[in-house]
Amino acid sequence: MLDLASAAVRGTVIAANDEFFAGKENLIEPAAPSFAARTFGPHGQVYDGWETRRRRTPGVDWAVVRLGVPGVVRRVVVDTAHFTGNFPERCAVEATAADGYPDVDELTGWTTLVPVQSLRGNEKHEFEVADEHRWTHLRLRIFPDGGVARLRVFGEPLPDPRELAGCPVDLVGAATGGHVTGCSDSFFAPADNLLLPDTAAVMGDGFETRRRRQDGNDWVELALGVPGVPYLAEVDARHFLGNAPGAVRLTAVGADGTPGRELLPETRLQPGTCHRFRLSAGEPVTGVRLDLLPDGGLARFRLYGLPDAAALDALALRYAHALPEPHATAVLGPAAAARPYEALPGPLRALLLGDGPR
Ligand SMILES: NC(=O)NC(NC(N)=O)C(=O)[O-]
Repeated sequence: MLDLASAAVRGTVIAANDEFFAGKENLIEPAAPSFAARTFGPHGQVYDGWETRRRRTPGVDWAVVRLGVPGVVRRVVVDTAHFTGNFPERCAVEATAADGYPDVDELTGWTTLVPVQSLRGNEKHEFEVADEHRWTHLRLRIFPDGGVARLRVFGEPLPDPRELAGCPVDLVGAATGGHVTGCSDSFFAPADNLLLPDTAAVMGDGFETRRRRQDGNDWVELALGVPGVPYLAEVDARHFLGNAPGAVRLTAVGADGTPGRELLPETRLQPGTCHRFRLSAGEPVTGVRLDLLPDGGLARFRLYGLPDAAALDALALRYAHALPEPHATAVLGPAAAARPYEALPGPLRALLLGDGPR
C-alpha cells in the first residue's frame, strides 16, 4: 500500500501548533528515522521527527498533513522511534477533505479515523482504519505534548476524475493508483520506486535487481491506476551507468497476467539516460510488463496516455460515492442528496468529467 502522506508522493505538513524542538516536516520523510546521541542544537537534543515543547497550559498539540495523494485510508502508523523520555502519552488521528489548497483554518468537518490511543516510547504503532471515504488532509493530535518520529498513512489512491478527463496523464503513476503487481527481483531497491512522481536524486531512489547469473531476464508487472491507451513510455535510466539494462521491452498484460499486444519491441537503452519511446497504438490496456534485458536498474518509468472513457465513468462513480460531507455537497451541489447512485447520472458526469474530449 502507498503511503499517501509521504513527501515522496508530494505530501506536505501544512501546519502545527508548535515545533519548538523538531520540525513538523520530519513526520513525512520517506527515510527511516535516525538518531545520534548527544547532538545538541540551540533548542536541545536534535531529533529526527516532530517534537513540541513541554506544555505548561491545558490543551493538546497537533499537526496537519496535506496528503500527496488523496485516497481511502486503510492503516495509520504513528512511530515514536527514538523518543523515549519525551513521547506523547496518547494520540488520535482525524481526517477531512477539501478541494484546492486551503489554509489550515479553512479546513472543517474533521472526522475521527483513529480514536484516542495510548502510545509507548520508541515504538511503531499501527492502527487499522475502517472507513471508505476519500480524504485529502489528516490531523495528528498528541496528548498532551512530545515527539513523534513519523506518521505513515497507508491507503488506496482515489484520483479526482476532474483532473484526468481529457488530459494525457501518467496512467501508471503512483498518484493515479498505478502499482506493482509482480517483479522478478528487487534485491537492491523496490520496483514501487519506478512510479514515484519526482525524479530520483540518487541510484538508491530507483529500482534495481541483482546481477543475473542464469538465463532469462528480469521484469516488473504494473497495474495501471486508470486504464487507457498509452502512447508514450518514459524509461528513465539516470544514475544507472554501469548497471542499466541493455534493452527493454513493453507488453500489455491482462489482470490475470496473460500477455497482450506488444507496445514496444526490444529496444536498446543508453546508460544514465532518460528515454522517451513512442508506443504502437491500439486498444486500451489495464496493465503492462516491462522486461529488463537481461537485468539492471531504472530510476523511473512513466506511461503517458489518455484514460479510457468507460474507466473514467467508473472512477467518477467511485469518487462521488467516496466523498465525505461537507466536501460532497461542495463538489456535487444538490445532486449529493441523490446518493447512493447506481450509475453516474448525466449532470454528475458533466460535473466530474466535463464535456471536453475523453
Ligand atoms: N533530552 C531531551 O530530549 N529533552 C527535551 N527534548 C529535546 N529535543 O531536547 C525534552 O524536554 O523533551
